[in-house]
This record gives sequence, C-alpha cells and structure tokens, in this order.
Amino acid sequence: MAVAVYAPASIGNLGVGFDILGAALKPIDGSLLGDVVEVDDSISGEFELTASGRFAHKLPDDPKQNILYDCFVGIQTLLAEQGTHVGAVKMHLHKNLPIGSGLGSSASSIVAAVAALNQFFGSPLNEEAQLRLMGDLEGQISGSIHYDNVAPCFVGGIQLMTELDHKLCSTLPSPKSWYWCSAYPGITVSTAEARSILPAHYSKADIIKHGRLLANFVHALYAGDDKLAVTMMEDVIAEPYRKVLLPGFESARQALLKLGALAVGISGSGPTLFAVCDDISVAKQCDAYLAKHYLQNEDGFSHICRIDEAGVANVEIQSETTHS
Ligand SMILES: Nc1ncnc2c1ncn2[C@@H]1O[C@H](COP(=O)(O)OP(=O)(O)OP(=O)(O)O)[C@@H](O)[C@H]1O
Ligand SMILES: N[C@@H](CCO)C(=O)O
Repeated sequence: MAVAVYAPASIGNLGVGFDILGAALKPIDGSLLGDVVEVDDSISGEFELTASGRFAHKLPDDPKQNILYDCFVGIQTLLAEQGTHVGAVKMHLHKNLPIGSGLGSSASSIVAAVAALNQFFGSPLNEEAQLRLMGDLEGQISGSIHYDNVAPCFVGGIQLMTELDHKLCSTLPSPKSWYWCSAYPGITVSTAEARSILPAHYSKADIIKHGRLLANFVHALYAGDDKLAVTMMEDVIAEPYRKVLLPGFESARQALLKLGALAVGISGSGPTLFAVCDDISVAKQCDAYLAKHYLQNEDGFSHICRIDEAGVANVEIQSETTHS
C-alpha cells in the first residue's frame, strides 16, 4: 500500500551545542515546512524517482544522485542482512525545502524517505536502527556523521545527541513561550564547505566556555528557567568562522536584538538565521524585518515557528503531494 511521510525542517546547533543540539520547526501559520516522500509501488524494473515542489528544480537530474536512492539502497542492504530481499520501488519526492539552506533539507528528505520505505516494507527497522541509517546517510552528504538535523526531524522536539549504541538522542524540555523566527535568504551554503572552514582545534578557553554554555543551557531547560537558557545560546564554535558566509547576518542580528529578540544565531550551517522571541508581537516585527532586509531573492522566505514536537508524520496523498 502507498505511503506518504512528511519530515519537518530543523535547526542544527541552537547557537550552543554544535553537532549535538537540534530542534524541529513548525510554522505557526500551519504551512508544511518540510519534504514529503511517497513510496508508491513495488516495481519489477529499476528504482524510479520523480520529484515536484518549489525546490525540485535544484535537485540532481540523475535520480541515482538523489539521496533518496541511497536511502532505498541502505534499507535494501539492511533487510538483506536480515534475510529479507526486497525489489525496486517507485518513489516521489515533494521537495519543499531549499538545498544548502541550513534548514536540514537533506535531513528532511532522508528522514521522510527512510521512514516511508520502512513503513512500506512492513516496519522491519526499529526507531534506533532507522535513526542510525539516517545519520549515516546524512554523513555521506556532509562529510561526517552528525545527528542534529535528522534526530529532531525524525523524533521531533529539541534533541540532545547521546550517540550511544542503544540510544542516539534524548528529548529536552522545550520552552513553551518561545517563537523561533526563521529566515532563509535564498542563497546556498554547502554544509560540507561550511564544515571545512572550521578550525581543526580550539583553544582551552573556547572549550571551557562551550562546556559552560551547554551545561547551563540543558540545566536551564530542565529548571524551566527560560531566561537563563536563552542567555546561554551563544556560538563559540562555528559562528565566528561562518558568519562571513552570510551577507547581512551581523547587521540583522543587531536590528533583531533591538526589536526585542532574545537570541539570534545561524541555523545549521546557514545561511538561514534564527531569532528566539517570547512575545508574538516582537516575533512579528522580527519576521517583517527579516522579510524586508535579510531575504536576497525570490527563493527566500521567512516564518514564525514553534518547536514541532511530533517530528515525522504520515500525511494523506493529496493534491499538494501528488504529481503528474
Ligand atoms: N533529496 C535531496 N535533498 C537535498 N539535497 C540532496 C538531495 N539529494 C541529493 N542532494 C545533494 O546533497 C547535497 C546537499 O548539500 P548540503 O548538505 O549542503 O545541503 P542540505 O542538507 O540541504 O543543507 P542544510 O542542512 O544546510 O539544509 C547537494 O549536493 C544536493 O544536490
Ligand atoms: N551541525 C551541523 C548542522 C548542519 O546543518 C553543522 O553546523 O555543520
């Protein structure tokens, strides 16, 4: 039976917590900010993939260069190791997230595809096995395995990576009052390149500071001290080196803080910027500022979001996700 799965956009690194903290996003206007993958049918020939959606034209032309093909091969291989042999399938990707955006675009495709394929084949893989495969596939793209997009995208909420064999991540409490303004300017930053510009080593002072920020952030979330939590959202690992890749980031940050945003950071490897606000009128002003000043072309967009606590979700195959 055909399956259709939605996987939300996500922020990797919440200012603090490079590669080990991530959050799933849900626009408050109810729009779907994430990819949808359909597995239509078992077929006798070769793997088939079609794509539609706002950013489908940016995908590789060759279906076998699409990460969905690797998702299929990954599941096929795991199942073969368990003695189950599955044939080719027909898939469709509704590509709603821009590639190289900092919104976890490849993670969204991977999570939706692995979850959809797993369901299509009768759910042979448990959550942990699916998530491990998702991390491996994300690592193929970015050059090293990191779960901070795939984990929140799959499980929902704010996730802290544990990376233990039996438990890859833990859900942290999400401050209920926070709005996350998220603005994609319309240009592309490659995650692999944004990782390669980071230093190979950090100073003792930076390591101590990052440890202090991360520990206090997690403590504050559990203590329900949102003010302390937001004060800890400072990036000493990536932002100082990456902000040169984001035109207008520094001036936007200053303007957003003046408007009343509590924290501003780079979403994943950028160029999407996020701003945390605890007041809807401030969030609306920040959103309007970002739409006017941070977007660079017609591909850009800005949303006011909450944390998506659900993560991956089955959706109806309907006109929005169907294809010709
Ligand atoms: N379904 C897919 N979705 C996104 N990227 C894909 C997909 N299939 C193949 N790719 C390729 O994977 C690479 C993704 O690059 P990159 O990791 O920089 O982007 P991303 O995952 O979209 O980034 P971000 O997490 O910042 O949104 C691109 O070269 C793109 O062509
Ligand atoms: N933690 C990753 C997220 C990439 O989206 C990075 O910042 O490189």
